[in-house]
Amino acid sequence: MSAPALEALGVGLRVPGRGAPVLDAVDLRCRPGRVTGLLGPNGSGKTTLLHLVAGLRRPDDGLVRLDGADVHLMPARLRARRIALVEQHAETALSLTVRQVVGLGRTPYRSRWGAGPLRGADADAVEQAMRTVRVEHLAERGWDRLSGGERQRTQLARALAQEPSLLLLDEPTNHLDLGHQLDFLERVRASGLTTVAALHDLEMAAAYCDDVVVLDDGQVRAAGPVSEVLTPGLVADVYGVDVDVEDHPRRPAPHVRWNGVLGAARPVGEAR
Ligand SMILES: Nc1ncnc2c1ncn2[C@@H]1O[C@H](COP(=O)(O)OP(=O)(O)OP(=O)(O)O)[C@@H](O)[C@H]1O
Repeated sequence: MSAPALEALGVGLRVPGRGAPVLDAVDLRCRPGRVTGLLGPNGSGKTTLLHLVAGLRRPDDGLVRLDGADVHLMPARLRARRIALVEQHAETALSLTVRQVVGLGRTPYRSRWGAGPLRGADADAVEQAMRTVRVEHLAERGWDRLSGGERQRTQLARALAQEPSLLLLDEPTNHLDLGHQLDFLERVRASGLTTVAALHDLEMAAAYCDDVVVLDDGQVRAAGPVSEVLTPGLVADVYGVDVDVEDHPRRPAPHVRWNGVLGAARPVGEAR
């Protein structure tokens, strides 16, 4: 296996008043240019791990390396160029237009005194990112007049305009309709960036991720290629859901078909 672009080694985080650690000896290895899905039930630690990897929080134990460099020792400006994070509930100043929001991705490249319109390579990167995510028709639209899905795509454009080497996505498709979910994840794959995406939809993860890491109660329960990790036994243990995992008839990916919650009084869909 090629050297990982991103690795977290033995990462732990505790918060006051919470008995168990939020993250406990978590290891993460992400191959360059590949999409790694971060899976796990609500509260399992996905967002916290993304924040640690992004350098927003420091772990109590362990370290995070991007291309061999400790993320928490990098100068903030360099880290801001190299790592883009699209948050679950991304917000920004309501008065900004889509073009201005996408332009925020260029902030780490501008001089400290560089206010005013973007020019040259900065402006080109913004226009390119808007085209890639297909929000260029919204360029002059105010952020406060966007739908949830348009906001999510605008935030992806901001992240791409940043020209990062690592893309971190926290439940990136939760506001998107099915067509835009598929389109969004296709574009992420096409970007060729090393990506870590926290996802809830196992079918989407099976279709678009090369590898997955499954968190449960702050610990890694399984990690590796999708076809090896996403088994009925693992899904039953971690999510308490009965699933069948089969070869997809038309796509080169596993197909995850859920049957119901384990131990439920009656199978989903059965007559009352
Ligand atoms: N600052 C904090 N203080 C107390 N508890 C915290 C803090 N930050 C995170 N937690 C707890 O840590 C756990 C992991 O939270 P996190 O948001 O990382 O989970 P998640 O897997 O992203 O969840 P979800 O799928 O619901 O978004 C939760 O139980 C959360 O309440």
